[in-house]
Formats: sequence, structure tokens, C-alpha cells
Amino acid sequence: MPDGTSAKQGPSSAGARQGPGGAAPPQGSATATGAPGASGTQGAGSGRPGHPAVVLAPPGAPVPPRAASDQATRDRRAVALWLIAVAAMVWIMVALGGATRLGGSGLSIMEWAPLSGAIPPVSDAEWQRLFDLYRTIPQYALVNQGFGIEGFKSIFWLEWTHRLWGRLIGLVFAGGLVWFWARGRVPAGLKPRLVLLLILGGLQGAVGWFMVASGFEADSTAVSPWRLVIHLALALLLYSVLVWTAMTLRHPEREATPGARPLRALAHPVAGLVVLTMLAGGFVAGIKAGLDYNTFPLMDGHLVPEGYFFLEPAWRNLFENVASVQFNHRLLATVTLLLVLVTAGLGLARLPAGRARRWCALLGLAALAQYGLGVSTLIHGVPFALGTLHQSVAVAVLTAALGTMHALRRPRGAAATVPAVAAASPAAPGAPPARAAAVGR
Ligand code: HEM
Repeated sequence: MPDGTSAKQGPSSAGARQGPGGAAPPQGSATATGAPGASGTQGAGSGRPGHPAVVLAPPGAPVPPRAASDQATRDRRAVALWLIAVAAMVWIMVALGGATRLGGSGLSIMEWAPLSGAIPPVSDAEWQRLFDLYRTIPQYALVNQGFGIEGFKSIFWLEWTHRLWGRLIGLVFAGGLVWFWARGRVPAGLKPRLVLLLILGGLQGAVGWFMVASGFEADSTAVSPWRLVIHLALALLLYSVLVWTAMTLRHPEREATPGARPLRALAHPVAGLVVLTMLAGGFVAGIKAGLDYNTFPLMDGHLVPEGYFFLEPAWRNLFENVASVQFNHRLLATVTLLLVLVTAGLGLARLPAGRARRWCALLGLAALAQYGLGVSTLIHGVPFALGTLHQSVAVAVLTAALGTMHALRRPRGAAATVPAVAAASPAAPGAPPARAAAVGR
């Protein structure tokens, strides 16, 4: 994630408080550095050229405001880093989920064992037991009949890795939470959100099992599309909250950027459309609609496929009709891409250099790549690698949409007013955006 400049330049940031030299503490404040030769409350040189003397606080003295705010900044950054690491793990999980589905592995483990399931089969007897279980489900009889224990092993490992990765995410998140909490380093007001994320993460594991279980039903060879989409939606929600929270911790100031207003109005619908297109993609994957109509832009020679509304009642076409489900995904993707390109174009033309402009550019690039990947995936009949890549790059588009929305957040209070000069004059390329004083989530 690009590192914006606000934390270093914002009026409420540590950098701004440090003064022009970037190192001198404000008068009257004290920073205990433990500099060699220092004792008691006597000033002492830091030993590094250009670093002024610091005053050591006596033991037990209240923490001076400057030191406290530096510590708060360090805590915010450390927590943000941890959340970014967890979000990256969730992203990998989404990619692994796509690979598991496309590799036909999703139904290979028929047990829900959150703890003991982390240990893979270690004996022939255990392999045989799991294979015997798999042979009882319709997918074995209808798709993989007679593929033997070696065939079973070849589909087992991806699903096992997917589940193991989920457990690791849980460990990294819960472990980090306990660590930061115990040391009193969770930024004020953030605890409820982190606890909610922990609960949602646990729920995602349960929803995953709920989805897999639907694939064991009579005559079923794949999971329920609805449950697949719910599983995907919850993953996207978790990912979005992680990323948004990390961004807010990294960039608490709201920037009053000249030229941002029309882009702000676009950023929300763009993010909404990206999510909608992704969920529509989930239905394409869920009913394997990508295996038909493998041409672009026409579908069987028509722009709008014949049989778009052939199911009754009509709403069923949205979720169960291959032609309409695929067409809707194409249509949503096209509208999304067009709106993204308008946003990116406007952003590049009107925004000054900075976070918001960079995110707009990234959003345009990610959406273009994703659209191209979608078309390639389709015309090649959804091969494993392209399908997995298409699912993974979708998360990049979502990230860029969130980043754009975040960088363009409405400034609060006094900062909401863009300085008259800045607002009146066109943004000079390379000029930094005006900074808002308000700090919030
Ligand atoms: C902004 C553009 C797009 C986004 C964000 C997007 C997103 C997604 C997502 C998230 C999935 C997979 C969901 C899952 O596996 O659970 C998906 C599946 C799919 N998408 Fe897209 N998509 C886009 C554009 C396109 C385009 C332009 C096409 C083709 C014309 C396309 C064709 C497909 C196909 C065939 C699948 C099913 C792949 C499979 O079975 O694994 N997508 N899309």
C-alpha cells in the first residue's frame, strides 16, 4: 500500500510537531532517550550530530505530552502494519479459495475439525479412512469415480492448505490482538472493531463449512452458489474492514484536497459497483456460467443473449440462468470499468500529486487489467491459472477502490474549507494537497 505523506506532514502528526529540523522537541517538552552521560534531569547530547540535547525525566514522572503522542503514533503504525499483514493473508486466502474451487478440491475433506484438522493424514490407514468418506458423496460417484487414492490425494492438498491458511489467519489475528491489548497499545476506541473482526473471522470459518456441506447433498457435485457468494462476500467484508482500518491508522488526517469534490461523489458508486461486480462474478463461478458463451463481446452472436429471461419467476434468471448470470457480470464489469476510467481520468487531470491521485491511477490500471483477465478467462473456457488470477486481481481492484475512497474522505471542521487560493487555482502538478487538521477514523 502506498505510503502517503499525511502522517509526516499533517499538523497533528509527529513530523509537524517536530519543527522544521524534524528533530527538535518543542520547548518545555522532554524526551527520555537514555543518552550516554545523562543523569538525573540534566540535559545531555544525544551523541548524534544535529541532534539537540534532551532532558531525562525522573523515574515515575508523568509521561510528557510529546512523548505520549509519539508513542501513540508508533502504536497506530504498529497496529496498522499488523492489520495490513492480516489483510494480505486474507487476499492470499481468496486466491487459494479460487484455486481450490477451480481445481475441484473443495469437497475433498468431509470433516469439520477446526483444531485436529490442522494435522494432515500421516498413515495409510488415515488416508484410506478419509478416502472412504469421500467415496460416499455424489461428487465421487458422478465426477471422480474410480480415480483411486492417488487421485484423492491430488485433490486433498489444496483444500487442506486453504483450511490451514484460514487457521493461520485466525492465529495471527488473535495473537496480535492479545499482544497489543496486553501491552496497552490498541489505539483508543479501536477495541470493539477488532473484537468484531475476530468474531467475523470465526464466522467466516463456519460459513466456509456451511458452504462445503451443501456440496455433500444428494445429486450435488458442487457447492450451493448462494453459499459460495455469501462466503465470498464475508471475505470481502473482512478484507475491506481490515484495509480501511489500517489506512485510517496510517493516515488519520483528512485531506482537504483541491479538485476532490466531484471525485468524492464518484468514489462511492465506483466502490459499490466493484463489490457488486465481484458478487455477480461469484454467481458466474457458482453455476459455472463461464463454461458457456465463450466469446466476447457477443454471446452466441448476440449482444444480449437469447433466453435472458427464460426462467420463471423472472428473479431466478438473476441467479440460476447461465446466459443472464454471465451477461449481468459482463454488463456490471463494463459499467464499472467505464466509471473507473472516468474517475481515474478526472483524478489524474484534476488532483495534485499525492495519495488520492496515486490511488486513482492504480484503480484505473487494476480495473483495466481485471477486465482483460475476465475476457481471457472466458474465451479460454476458465482455465485454472487464469480463473485463479481473475479472482485474485479482483481484490486489487477492491483495494484500489477503497484507497481512492479513503484518500478522498470528506474533510472535517475547519479543514473542510480548502484554502481560497488552492481552490481557485488549478492544481499544479507536484503540489502537495492542503492538509486537514481533524483526526478521525
Ligand atoms: C471490473 C471487472 C471485473 C471484476 C471486479 C470481476 C470479478 C470477478 C470475481 C470476483 C469472480 C469470481 C468469484 C468467485 O470465484 O467466487 C469473477 C468470475 C468470473 N468473471 Fe469476472 N470480473 C470482472 C470482469 C469480467 C469480465 C469483463 C469478464 C468476461 C467478459 C469476466 C468473466 C468472469 C468469468 C467467466 C468468471 C467465472 C470464473 C470461474 O468460474 O472461476 N469478468 N469475476
